[in-house]
Amino acid sequence: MKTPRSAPASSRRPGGSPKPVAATPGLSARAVAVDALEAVLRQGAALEEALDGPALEPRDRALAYRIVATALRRLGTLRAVLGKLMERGFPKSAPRLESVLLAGATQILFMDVPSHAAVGLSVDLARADRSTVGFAGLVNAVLRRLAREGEALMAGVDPDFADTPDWLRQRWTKAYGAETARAMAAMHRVEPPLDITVKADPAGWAQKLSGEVLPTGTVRILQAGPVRALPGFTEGEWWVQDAAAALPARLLGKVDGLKVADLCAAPGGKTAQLVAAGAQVTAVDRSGARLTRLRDNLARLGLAATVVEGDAVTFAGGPFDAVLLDAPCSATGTLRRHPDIAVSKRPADIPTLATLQARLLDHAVDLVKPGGLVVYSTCSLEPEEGEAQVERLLAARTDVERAPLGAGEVEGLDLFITPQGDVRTLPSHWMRGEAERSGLDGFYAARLRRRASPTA
Ligand SMILES: C[S@@+](CC[C@H](N)C(=O)[O-])C[C@H]1O[C@@H](n2cnc3c(N)ncnc32)[C@H](O)[C@@H]1O
Repeated sequence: MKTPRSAPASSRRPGGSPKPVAATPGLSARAVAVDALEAVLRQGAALEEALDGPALEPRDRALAYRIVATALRRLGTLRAVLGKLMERGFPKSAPRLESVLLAGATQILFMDVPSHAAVGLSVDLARADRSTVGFAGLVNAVLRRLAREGEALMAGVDPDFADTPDWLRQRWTKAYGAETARAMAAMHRVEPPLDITVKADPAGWAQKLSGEVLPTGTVRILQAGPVRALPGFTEGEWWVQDAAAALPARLLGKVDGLKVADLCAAPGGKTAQLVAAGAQVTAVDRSGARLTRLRDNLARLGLAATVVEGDAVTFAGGPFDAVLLDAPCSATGTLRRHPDIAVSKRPADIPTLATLQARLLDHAVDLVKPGGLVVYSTCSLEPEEGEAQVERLLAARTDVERAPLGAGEVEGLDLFITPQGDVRTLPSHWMRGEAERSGLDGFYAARLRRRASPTA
């Protein structure tokens, strides 16, 4: 991923008339939000990366995050509505102007920010940058009109279509049907709850954190605020992990005392689950930076694993009692939490990733003992990265078979078991009243067994 090239507006020295943005309360958060939007939309930066750099108070950081995440979730709708107000389109000489307007329109249409404040701060932001200072009047006019006519302008836009890139909507309609594709689009518009995996006592932690225990044991918390400030974080009692991401490791069943390879392990959510369940884990990942996060996470949790930096396609350890391969993928199942993925991913990414996944899966089977289990998972909604990988493997090799999941085998999982005995979750699954407390990431997981003796 590229990192943002532009310095935050708050630190730019455009010279002359632009005024420093930190002078007005609330402006720094908006400036950082606009910079981050620019980085995501024009430089391919990941959202979290884009918000990583600038120093901000936690409250301002949270506000900047909400502006950018909401703008990305509603990007198609926002562009459609702004397009109606900008008959001549966005001036090519000021690409940043679009981000100023997107951030302003997001606050007016989708956030609890008084319109006059959103308009005023957006105009100040336009004035603070050399490339947009000449468009401050336009920003004022467009956003004021939006504040008056926003509802009517949005009425003609179907968000299920507008906010999902065409290529993804078409794929999901083909794979899951039009109705489900619409239901998934609706979930992608909503800020998801915080899901955590606890070492022990989910009910106790749910009570302490004002959350609820989901049927699979994940604790779900609404309106959590900064994660690090929550009870139990510093003490290493739990880690952040979407409810769906917590499922693959559980397909291995009892792992106490087993030697388990966790391939593509960083930042370590599944490694932590396996270690906490008593396995001797070898965690392999090729990214040194992500392994640093894995080591930090394990240290905070007081858990230990053997960590190997290297390519899992050629990793020469083993044999292992069991292998978990949580393969790199398009991550289209995580759009609720990472709305930047709708911007950064391209159709051509799917076959490239599928080729890598096939090589990783073949090698994962080679690393397990005869009779041992392999779990293959991806956080993708694309069948080429899930179901099709397993079908290909089973067609190509006689030394591996599916070990289908049975009903009632893993608590809370029955809803997601496919006719083949795999697991498929969708963002629109698990509707539990309001959308804000519903859903889970889109995941695929299959359990396979290396045969004790290959059959012809
Ligand atoms: C989906 S993430 C893994 C998430 C992790 N299993 C967890 O639960 O926290 C995929 C990981 O695969 C790693 N990766 C990609 N290609 C790899 C390869 N050829 N060998 C090893 N790791 C690889 C990436 O660095 C990334 O950390």
